Amino acid sequence: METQHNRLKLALIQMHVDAGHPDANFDRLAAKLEEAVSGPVKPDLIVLPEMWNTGYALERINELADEAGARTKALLSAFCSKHGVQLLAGSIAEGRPEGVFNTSYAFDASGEIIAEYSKIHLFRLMDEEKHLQAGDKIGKLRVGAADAGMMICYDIRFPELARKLALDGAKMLFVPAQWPNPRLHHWRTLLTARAIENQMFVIACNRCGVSGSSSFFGHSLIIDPWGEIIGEADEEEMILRAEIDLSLVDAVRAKIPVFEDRRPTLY
Ligand SMILES: O=C(O)CCC(=O)C(=O)O
Repeated sequence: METQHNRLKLALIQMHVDAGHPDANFDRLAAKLEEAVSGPVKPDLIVLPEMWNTGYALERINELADEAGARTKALLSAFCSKHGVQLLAGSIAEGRPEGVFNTSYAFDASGEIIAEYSKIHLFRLMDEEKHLQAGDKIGKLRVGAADAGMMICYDIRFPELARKLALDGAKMLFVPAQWPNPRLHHWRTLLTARAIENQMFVIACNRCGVSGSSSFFGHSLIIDPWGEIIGEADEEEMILRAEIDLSLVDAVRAKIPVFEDRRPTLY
């Protein structure tokens, strides 16, 4: 992925997801993607929410999942190369011979897939572990000259994972989510903590709307390495835009040298 001069213009697509209706979700996403690139400021990188193709229709996930991500890859690769835009494609229910995974892809501006990550912590409160397979690798990518990490939703409750990505060099953390009510306080607090403790940008795209008995509050967030919220969506469908300056990561790490002060031999 490419950026200029450490600056990156982001567009997060916070959208409703129709659980169990991939056709409707593909149509909705295609329209939102066009909207994201049609404004006065073209984004460098677009971010999508978690499981945007199927939602949490887990009882039927085997039949609904996108086999090998083929439909997703065709749509998003063509979109990225047509518009010269990078994409952190949220996540989808991805069918593989060994089962269905909750998988994120990153595309560069020519439409090539440059990274993949399948959610490693399955969320038992929503029965994910009964229907999905857990990934077994952490998610890393390059955005221009910077390293970045990928997480998905529940993963943010595991600070060890964010710390590992930061120690491996990540300056940004992408977090697609379907984080429901009533845990807005957890969402905002955990994301802010991951940003402050790791002195990195946290870019978190949640869905909104209602599916069955679950409602989703949106509140997609872009948080800087000092923990300041530089962009926050409301509860409705919207495209959250912000420009970030990655040199802030080095400035914050120099000001409070947490990584140099760690005592890993003691803990
Ligand atoms: O951890 C939470 O409270 C929400 C997690 C979640 O909804 C998910 O991982 O899909």
